[in-house]
Amino acid sequence: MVWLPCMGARDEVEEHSKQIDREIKQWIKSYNQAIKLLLLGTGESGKTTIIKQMKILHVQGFSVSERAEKANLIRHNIHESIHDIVDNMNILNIPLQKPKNEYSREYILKLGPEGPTKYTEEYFDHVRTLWRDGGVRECFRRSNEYQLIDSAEYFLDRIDLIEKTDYVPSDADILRCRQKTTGIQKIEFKVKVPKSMQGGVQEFWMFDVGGQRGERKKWIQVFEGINAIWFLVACSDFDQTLREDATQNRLKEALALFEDVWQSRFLLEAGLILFLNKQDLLESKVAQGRSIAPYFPKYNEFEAAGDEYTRTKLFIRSLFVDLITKKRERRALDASAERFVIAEARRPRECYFHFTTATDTDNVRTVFRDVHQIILTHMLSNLGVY
Ligand SMILES: Nc1nc2c(ncn2[C@@H]2O[C@H](COP(=O)(O)OP(=O)(O)OP(=O)(O)O)[C@@H](O)[C@H]2O)c(=O)[nH]1
Ligand SMILES: [Mg+2]
Repeated sequence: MVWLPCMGARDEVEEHSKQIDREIKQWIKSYNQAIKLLLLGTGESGKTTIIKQMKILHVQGFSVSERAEKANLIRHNIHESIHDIVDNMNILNIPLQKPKNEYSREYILKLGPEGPTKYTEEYFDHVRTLWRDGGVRECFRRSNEYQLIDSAEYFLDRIDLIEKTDYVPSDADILRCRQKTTGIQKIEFKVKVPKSMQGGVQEFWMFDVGGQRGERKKWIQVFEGINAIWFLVACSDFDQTLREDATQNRLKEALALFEDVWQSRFLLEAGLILFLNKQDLLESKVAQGRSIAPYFPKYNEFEAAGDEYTRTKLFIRSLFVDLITKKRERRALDASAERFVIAEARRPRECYFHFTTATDTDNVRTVFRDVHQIILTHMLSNLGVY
């Protein structure tokens, strides 16, 4: 409150009300000015990982209590990983390399998917024994045939560190930690605008939603006023099926969902940026000799220069390009498949593509800079995103 000398009570009231008016105007201005971004994509495509990167890059990172909370989650990720691997050995008919490790396998399976209430030294000894077993590794190599979190190997390779009672997760560990999103979350942050683009500070609101089928009906709640959508695709998923439906290929689900978003009448005004994510995992999968061709036979006719990984990533991009260049079709609302109502676009739209690794902070920093530039250009030239 500003102190004003020689003022009567009435003047003071008037000045106070003007002050409130000014504050409201300022608030409305900043409300309107915030760029609203919405992260979309199927389950495990990397949306929450992008939110974590924004926290690292543009907010103050993770507090001591947040890190302690993540340490528990990471221990649970270790349990989920080893439990799901050894549980699937029977189904895939893979024996343990050392029969004496059966005791450890039973110890883990008895704990169920939830895991122990307390993570003891004895618990970690059993996990370590199993992770060294050749049969367990063989079952891990075939993890595209069942459901296993992407960070299983990363955490199981770090048991010695994670089992310590004073373990504090690093940013890299937190980025790898997996927790399914339910509901809608929002992060607010400010970013400096380059002098060449007006200068000053730009406020962002970024919304994160759950990507599994059951979560998608909630998405519509946040469609209003969105300036740009970041649609994430886990490219390494080409040989995996959905956690919520083992009959559906994950990449095919991502393509169908992208098409729905691209054609949604609620999102016609929003800019669309496609993040072809998990490039690190795609590269290592292809290097292990795994090909996309059995799942997408069109790959055999795809012509592009470069090594197998480059050709695979360009092929995946071409699948999405085909969807946006294909003629718009009017389709009926199919409630069971959680599809959106389709409508004609009022004007030509553009879609930008980026190859990303969401767990790599340097990569996300660069991509964010490019994307910010695109959004600002759109705002300045009034071409739609804003
Ligand atoms: N190696 C690697 N792992 C990634 C990448 N992006 C995400 N992950 C991991 O994949 C897992 C799933 O990522 P999330 O960010 O939780 O996925 P999401 O899209 O939020 O999933 P839902 O909340 O179920 O919709 C996490 O363990 C991440 O660490 C990537 O580019 N490379
Ligand atoms: Mg999430």
